[in-house]
Amino acid sequence: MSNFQQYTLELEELDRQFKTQNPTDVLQFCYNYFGNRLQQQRQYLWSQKQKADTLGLTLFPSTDEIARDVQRKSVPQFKNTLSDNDPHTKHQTLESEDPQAKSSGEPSAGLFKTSFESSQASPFHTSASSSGAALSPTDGSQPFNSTNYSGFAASAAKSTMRINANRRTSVSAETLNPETFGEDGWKPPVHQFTSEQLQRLNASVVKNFLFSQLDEDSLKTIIFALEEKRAPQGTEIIRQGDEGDFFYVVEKGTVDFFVNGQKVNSSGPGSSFGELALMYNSPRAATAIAQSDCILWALDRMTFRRILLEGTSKKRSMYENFLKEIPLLKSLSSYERSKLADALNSEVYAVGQNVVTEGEAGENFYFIESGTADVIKSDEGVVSKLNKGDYFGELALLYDSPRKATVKATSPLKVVTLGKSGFQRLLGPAVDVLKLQDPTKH
Ligand SMILES: Nc1ncnc2c1ncn2[C@@H]1O[C@@H]2COP(=O)(O)O[C@H]2[C@H]1O
Ligand SMILES: Nc1ncnc2c1ncn2[C@@H]1O[C@@H]2COP(=O)(O)O[C@H]2[C@H]1O
Repeated sequence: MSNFQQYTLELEELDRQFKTQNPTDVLQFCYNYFGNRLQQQRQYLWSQKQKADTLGLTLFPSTDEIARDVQRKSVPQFKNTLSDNDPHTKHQTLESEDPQAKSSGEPSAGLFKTSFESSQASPFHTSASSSGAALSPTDGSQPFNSTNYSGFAASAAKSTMRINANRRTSVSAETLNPETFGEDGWKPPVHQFTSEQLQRLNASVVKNFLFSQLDEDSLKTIIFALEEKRAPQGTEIIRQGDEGDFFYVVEKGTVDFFVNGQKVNSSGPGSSFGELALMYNSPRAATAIAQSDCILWALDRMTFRRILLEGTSKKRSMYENFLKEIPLLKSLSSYERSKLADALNSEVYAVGQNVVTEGEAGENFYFIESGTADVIKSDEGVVSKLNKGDYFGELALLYDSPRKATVKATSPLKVVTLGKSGFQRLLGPAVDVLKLQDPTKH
C-alpha cells in the first residue's frame, strides 16, 4: 500500500469514527484517534519484530532510545508527546507490578497507554494466582484484599473523571490478526480447580452466552484461564480511569456501576463486566463495586482479547444500528444495547416456515431484522402482520406460558433471537413496555 493510500484510509476511518461518536472536542478527538492508532501500529510492528529480524527487515528506525530498550530486552516506548507523567517511570512500576503480563509475553497494558490514563493503580489490582502454562497447585480461589476497602460511597466518589474515560478507540489490530496468533509465545493461564469449583463453573459461568458460540478448544482455554475472585460487599472491583486487566463474570451477588460517582447500572448472576477497557484499549469506563458479597470469575486481558474479543465486537457492531432503531428499546442506554447485542443470535426462515408454534413451550424472544410474518391463532386466523423492527414471542417468556399463537414467515425472514435468561436480565425497563403492550389484552 502506498503512503497516500494509507493516509486516505486513515482519514476515512477517522471520518467514520467522528460521525458515529460526534465528539464535542474536535482536536482532542483527532489527537486521541491518531495517538491510539500510532500506539496500535507500533505495538503490532513490535510483535512482528522477531519475524522481521529473521527476514532481515527493519521495522523501526534505530534511535538511541529504542536501541537502549532493545538491549534491555524490554519493549520500547512510543511516547505520547503530551504525556504529563513520565512513561518510563510508569513502565518500570508496571513491569514489577504485573507479573502476568510479563510472563505471558504480552506487553504490560501501561506500555502503550495514552497520556490520558490514570497513573493510580486500583487498590484491588488482582495478583494472578498462576500465569503462563505452568500448573500451580492452587485451589483456585483468590479473595480480594478486603483490607484495602475504603468504603463504598467514599471509593465511588474518589473515582475521578478522566478526559478520555468513555472514549472508545478502535479494536487493536494486534489481536485481530490471526496470523500472529500463537507466534508470539503467548500461552493462556491454566488454573486448577477443585471439583466443587468445577461443578459451580458448569452450573453457571459456562452457560454464559458469551461462551456459547465458542468451539470446544476455545471454551476449554477460557474455562481453565478463569480465576475465582471473592469480592466482599463494598469491594471496589474496578476503578474508573484505570487500565483494564480482567474481564469478570458474576456467579453470585450483585455489582453496582458508577460513572463519575453516579450509579448507572447494576448486574447480577450470569452477567459480565469489564469488557470495554479490554476491547478498546481504553481506560475503565466505570467503577464497579460489590453491592453484596460476590463470587466472580476473572479472565485475564490477553485471553479475553485472544478468544472473546472478535466475536464480541463483531456482534456489537452487527446489531448496534438495528437495535437503535427499535422503538421498544428506546429506553435502553447505548451500553445496555451493547450488552443486549452480546446475547443475540440471527436465524433465517423460508416463506411458510413457522418460527414459533401455538401451544409449544417458548425459549426465545424475537425481533424481525428483515422480511415479514403473520401471527396466526388457531381459532381466529391471522391476527396481525409483522414487519422489520417488530417483535414477538414475549408472552411465553413473560408469563412462562405456552405460545399463544403461531408466527409464520410470509417472505424470507431474518430474525434476531434473545434467549430466556438474556430476556429476563437485559431488557430492563423494556419489560414493562412489553407487559403494557400485551396483544392479548387489547
Ligand atoms: N453505563 C455503563 N457505562 C460504561 N460501563 C459500564 C456501564 N455499566 C456497566 N459498565 C461496566 O463497567 C465496566 C468498567 O470497566 P470497563 O470499562 O472495562 O467495562 C465496563 C462495563 O463492563
Ligand atoms: N393477538 C395475539 N395473541 C397472541 N399472540 C400474539 C398476538 N399478536 C401477536 N402475538 C405474538 O405472537 C407470539 C406467539 O408466541 P408468544 O405467546 O410467546 O408471544 C406472542 C406474541 O408476541
